[in-house]
Amino acid sequence: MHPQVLLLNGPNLNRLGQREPHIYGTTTLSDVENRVRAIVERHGLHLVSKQSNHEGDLVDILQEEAPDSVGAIINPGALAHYGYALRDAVVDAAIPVIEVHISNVHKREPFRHHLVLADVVVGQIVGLGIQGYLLAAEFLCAEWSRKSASKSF
Ligand SMILES: O=C1C[C@@](O)(C(=O)O)C[C@@H](O)[C@@H]1O
Repeated sequence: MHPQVLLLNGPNLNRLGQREPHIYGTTTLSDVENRVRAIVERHGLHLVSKQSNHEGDLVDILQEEAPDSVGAIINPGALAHYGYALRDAVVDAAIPVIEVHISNVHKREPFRHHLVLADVVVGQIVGLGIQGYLLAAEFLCAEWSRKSASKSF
């Protein structure tokens, strides 16, 4: 089995494409998954993609999948603003995590400005629409190639 990248989407992201399209666009979650999969497979990696509306499920998935993952792309949905159990799971996972938000949360309601994963992720991509997921995938794959090349010397 090829090494894997984990794509994790939190509450309400199963509704992408239908949900508030003026904010989140019309691309569905399965389109996003297919586009991210194409990127990671081009780099010889495998994609595991999961979505849940429940914080505990996201914690379970991280605990289960992190040991086999070279990195994770996480859009925590609203859990980004208060999900401390998810934050603890990200720390415990000890893999590079990129946090993605489709919308620019800093231009929206004040409760969206606070991001509890901010200091435990490698970086965040906000406000670039679904391209954020693709850029995060490119970054994780490039880092993985760089690290594997330096290990083979
Ligand atoms: O569910 C979401 C989606 C979101 O994470 C985004 O991708 O822009 C931003 C969150 O504030 C919101 O609760």
